Amino acid sequence: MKFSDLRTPAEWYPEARQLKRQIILHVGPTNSGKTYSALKRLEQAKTGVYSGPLRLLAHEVYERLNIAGAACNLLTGEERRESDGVEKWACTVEMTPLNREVDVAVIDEIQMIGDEQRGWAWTQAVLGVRAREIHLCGEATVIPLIQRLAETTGDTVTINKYDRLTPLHVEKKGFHNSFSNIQKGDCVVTFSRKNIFALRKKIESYGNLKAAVIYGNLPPETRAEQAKLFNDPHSGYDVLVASDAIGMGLNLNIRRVVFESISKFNGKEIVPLTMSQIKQIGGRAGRFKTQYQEGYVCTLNNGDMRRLRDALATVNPLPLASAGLYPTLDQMEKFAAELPNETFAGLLDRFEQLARLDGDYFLCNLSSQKDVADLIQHIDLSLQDRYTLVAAPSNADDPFISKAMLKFSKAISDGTELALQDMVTLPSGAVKSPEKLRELESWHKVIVLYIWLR
Ligand SMILES: Nc1ncnc2c1ncn2[C@@H]1O[C@H](COP(=O)(O)OP(=O)(O)OP(=O)(O)O)[C@@H](O)[C@H]1O
Ligand SMILES: [Mg+2]
Repeated sequence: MKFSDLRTPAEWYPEARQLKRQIILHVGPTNSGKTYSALKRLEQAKTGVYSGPLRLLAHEVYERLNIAGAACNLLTGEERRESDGVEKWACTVEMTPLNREVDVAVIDEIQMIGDEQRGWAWTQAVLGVRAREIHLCGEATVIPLIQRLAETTGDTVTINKYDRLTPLHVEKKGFHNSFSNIQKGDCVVTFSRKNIFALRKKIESYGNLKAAVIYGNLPPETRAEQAKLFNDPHSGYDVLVASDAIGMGLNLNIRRVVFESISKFNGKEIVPLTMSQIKQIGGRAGRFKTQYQEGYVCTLNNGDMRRLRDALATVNPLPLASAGLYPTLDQMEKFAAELPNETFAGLLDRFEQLARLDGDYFLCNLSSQKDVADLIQHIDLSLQDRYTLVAAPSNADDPFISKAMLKFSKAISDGTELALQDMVTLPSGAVKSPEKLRELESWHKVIVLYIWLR
């Protein structure tokens, strides 16, 4: 089946291939000025795009450019703030505009191009953005891969290497399994969401330190609020309890990162953190130009200190081998024409079996898309609508979200209005139990899904 031949993704973006593009790689450890340097170019350019991994980062750049007088729009799956005549965009990577030519593009956290779930969005942005000058910021592990991709696109590659702007020290010993010597400026990192609130309670029981919390399921606005509280030296929130959601580019005034554990549940089993994850997260301590000009890292359990030391001492983790891919709508339509009786999930399955890739690419994990495809298979929808719904930010395992997804899909099938009010019943009064909090987080995701689909 020729359609699953994914060996030439560079050719999927013919307009970008018309341009002579220059790729500038800004690589180095966390907190080394990579994004800062790339943004300087974006500020000076007349037109441009910043693509980041998190809505929060897109927001941060949107605000930063507007404050610096470089008017900028905001484009995320959930939010569009565009003004006439403004030709700069801060967006989440999935939303990178490929339909317009710009002078400068900045694609941040480029090492995410190898992410099992989302890598395809970075690949799409790198291959498809129509900019003559493209700044990629992230880990040095991407250099060989980007050089190989540039050979297929005909682009030139320049490499700028950066060093950490502030020293990062590994403490002599761990916390001996207790929070008695927790201090102002500490960030305790845990990988189990239910631990977050238990840890906060434990830390606050040691006296007068109050803790802010940041984790992935928290709405970005609440995350930004908690980050502001923690960063404000006069707020009384002296400690932060966070998940690995802090591992990417956020500017937090952390003096010391304390790893509650250095392994995490990957959806199937408990696995040790990779060297790169430990460096990304540990590297959040001691931010240039904040009140902590030196960063410290340690672990709650002394037994983990050895692995922490080894990780931070690793100079060159393994180079990234390949970039993630996801079939385009056009490819799915050709596939469907060849297999008219196949379900959408079945098409994705066949795609995975038949996809022929060369060594520089891999097919991203399509399981969550397949779950949503199965959930809505019985609803009469066009392939294009199915493709959009399956790509929407949702997760079929959450009962609130799957109920909403079915309702929204039915409305799209009937051509009626997407209605939200009769679906979301927000819990009244203070949220006291973890179940109620989870319910509130799910309703937030239903609202995000509604905004994304509108
Ligand atoms: N030359 C500079 N002048 C002033 N501030 C700077 C400079 N370089 C970096 N900074 C500031 O230092 C902090 C870290 O810089 P930046 O965010 O660019 O690092 P990074 O390498 O992208 O880090 P990360 O890997 O965490 O994303 C930021 O607050 C940034 O504004
Ligand atoms: Mg950065």
